[in-house]
Amino acid sequence: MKLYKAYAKVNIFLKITGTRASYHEIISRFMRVDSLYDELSFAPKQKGQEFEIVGEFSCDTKQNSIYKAYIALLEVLDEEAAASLKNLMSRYGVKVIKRIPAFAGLGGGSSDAATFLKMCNEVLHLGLSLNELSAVGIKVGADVPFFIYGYDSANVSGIGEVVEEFKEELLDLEVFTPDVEISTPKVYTLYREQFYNPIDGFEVERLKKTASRDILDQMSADEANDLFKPALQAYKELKNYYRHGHFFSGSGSSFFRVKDV
Ligand SMILES: C[C@](O)(CO)[C@H](O)COP(=O)(O)OP(=O)(O)OC[C@H]1O[C@@H](n2ccc(N)nc2=O)[C@H](O)[C@@H]1O
Ligand SMILES: Nc1ncnc2c1ncn2[C@@H]1O[C@H](COP(=O)(O)OP(=O)(O)OP(=O)(O)O)[C@@H](O)[C@H]1O
Repeated sequence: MKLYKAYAKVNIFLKITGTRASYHEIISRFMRVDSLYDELSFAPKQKGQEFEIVGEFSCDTKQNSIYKAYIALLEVLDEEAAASLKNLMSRYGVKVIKRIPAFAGLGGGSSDAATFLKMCNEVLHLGLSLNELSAVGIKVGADVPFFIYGYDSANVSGIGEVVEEFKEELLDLEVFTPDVEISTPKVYTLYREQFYNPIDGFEVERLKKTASRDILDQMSADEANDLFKPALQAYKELKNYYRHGHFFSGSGSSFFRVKDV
C-alpha cells in the first residue's frame, strides 16, 4: 500500500494582526520540516468498526483529526461520492506511523488530517481542487490548509486559511520538543488578555517579503513569535528549555534553529 508523508511545520515568525470572534488573525511564515513526518496508508481491515485508525494516539478515534477530516469531507460530497468514501473506509483502516510529537506546535494533527483528505481525493478520484480541500480542512484545524497546499514555505494569514507560496530555499532545521504539553487555546487566550498588541499593515508587508533566513538573523525568539511570551507565562518550566539562538514554533512547546553546516 502506498505510503503518504505528513510533514511537520514550524512557524518562522508568527505575528497577530487582529481577532475574529474567539480566533486570532495572524501573519505567519510556515516552513515544512523535511526531516520530520508521520506516514499514513490505507490498510485492509479484518472487520468491524465504521472507521478505524491504527497508530499510537493519546486520543479516541472520534477526537482524532483524521476522523474529523473524514466527517468534514462527507459533508461536502454528493450522495454517490459519499457512498464510495464510506465504502472505502468500511474496507480499509488508516494506518499511521506517528513520529511528530503532539502538543508541540508542529502541526502534527493538522498535517495528518490534510494528508488523509488528499489520500481520499486521490484514491477515489473525487476531483476536488486544493482550494476545495483547503475549505474542508479549515473546519478541522487552522493549520490544515498549509498542509493541503504542500508548499515548502508559505505566508499564512486569516486564521490560517489564506496560504500564499513564498519561494525560497527550504532550511535544514533542527527541532527540539521539550516534555511540556501545551494547550493552544490557553496560550492564545493569555495572549489576548495580557499581551494583545497587533502589528500594523506596514510591518505585515515587510515580514511577508523577508526571507526566512533573514528573519532568523534579525529577530529574537520573542520578537518573531507573539505567542512565546504568553506560553512562557502559562508554562513556567518552558524557560528551562530555552537556549539563546533558538526559535519558538506556534504555541509551542517546540524550539528550532537552522542546523550548523
Ligand atoms: C498556533 C498555530 O499552530 C500556528 O500555526 C495555529 O495558529 C493553531 O492551529 P491549530 O492548533 O490547528 O488550531 P485549531 O485547532 O484550529 O484551534 C485551536 C484553538 O486555538 C485558538 N486559535 C487558533 C488559531 C487561530 N488563528 N487563532 C486562535 O485563537 C482558538 O482558541 C482555537 O479554539
Ligand atoms: N492525528 C493526530 N495526531 C496527533 N494528535 C492528535 C491527532 N488528532 C487529534 N490529536 C489530539 O490533538 C492534540 C494535539 O494535537 P497536535 O498533535 O496537532 O499538536 P499541536 O502541537 O497542538 O499542533 P499545533 O501545531 O496545531 O499547535 C492531542 O490532544 C491529541 O491527542
